[in-house]
Amino acid sequence: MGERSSAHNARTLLRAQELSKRFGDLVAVDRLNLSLAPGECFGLLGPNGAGKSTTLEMLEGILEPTSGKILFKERPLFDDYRHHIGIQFQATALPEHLSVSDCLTLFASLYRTTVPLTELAQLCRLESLMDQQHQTLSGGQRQRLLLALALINRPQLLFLDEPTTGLDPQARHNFWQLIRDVRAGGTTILLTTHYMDEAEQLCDRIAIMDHGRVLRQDTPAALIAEAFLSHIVSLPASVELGPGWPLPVQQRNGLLEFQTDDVNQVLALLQQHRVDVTSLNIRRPNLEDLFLTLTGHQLRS
Ligand SMILES: Nc1ncnc2c1ncn2[C@@H]1O[C@H](COP(=O)(O)OP(=O)(O)OP(=O)(O)O)[C@@H](O)[C@H]1O
Repeated sequence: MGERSSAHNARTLLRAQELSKRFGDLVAVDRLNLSLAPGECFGLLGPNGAGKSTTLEMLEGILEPTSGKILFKERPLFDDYRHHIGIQFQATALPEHLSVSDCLTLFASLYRTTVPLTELAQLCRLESLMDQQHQTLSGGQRQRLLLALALINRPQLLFLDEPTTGLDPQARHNFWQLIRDVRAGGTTILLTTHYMDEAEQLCDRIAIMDHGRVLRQDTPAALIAEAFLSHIVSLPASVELGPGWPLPVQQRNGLLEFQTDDVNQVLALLQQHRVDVTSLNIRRPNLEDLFLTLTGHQLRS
């Protein structure tokens, strides 16, 4: 995806300032600041309980913040806000015995501006399912229907809460393509996810949350470049480096890892020290590495 530094985001569609939410003694969201530029796809990443859904619900105007401000186009949220946004919930209770087409018609009746159903059906690949009862849809088909319902009022800003959780790999990839199509149409997207590959595939910028706080926010590439050297060379932890090994080594997941900007130097040193390189691996650091470094644990617990 295109890389846009936050410095370029002069125009802001949605802004959260020092946003907090307490439930009794628990601080679920702690002085969160973020801003969404028009047209970008922004991802909130974090482990279970990090505060992603609470943040999303406040930004959707569903949950009252304990303190802080939310501005849409630099104005506090107004009564009309729901007409400008679309929300895809993890689960939406739809009345029983409605066809896909009935569901779309029902939701369309709630808004003053709506996308023609044929356009929506085409965008969300629902054309062949319009007469099917919604209870009989597969997981992937159901997600496409929920997305279509969220898009029915042609929102400027779309909220997706863990949109691909529970989908099989093929359905996830299809859904990612759909989200790219929606974004290409100019819709700004804010999504939460547990999946690093989803964030890397879809998001222009991300915020990594833990314990209600944003630890970092920027483009995935900038965050990775800030935290790591360009490559990670790894060997099984069982390999002997011998005395006098000169480079810093990290051990995790059964591997010895060396961060380096100079892979050739590491390879030469390994040869010099007569290290067995049969199972050597060279890769670029990714969001999973970043997450582990920032939070001390892996995203999927
Ligand atoms: N209505 C509520 N009442 C009390 N505590 C709540 C409420 N909603 C959320 N919490 C707590 O706030 C914290 C943040 O929860 P939240 O659902 O926002 O996290 P999350 O990052 O979305 O997690 P997950 O990935 O599991 O959905 C958690 O400790 C949760 O138990």
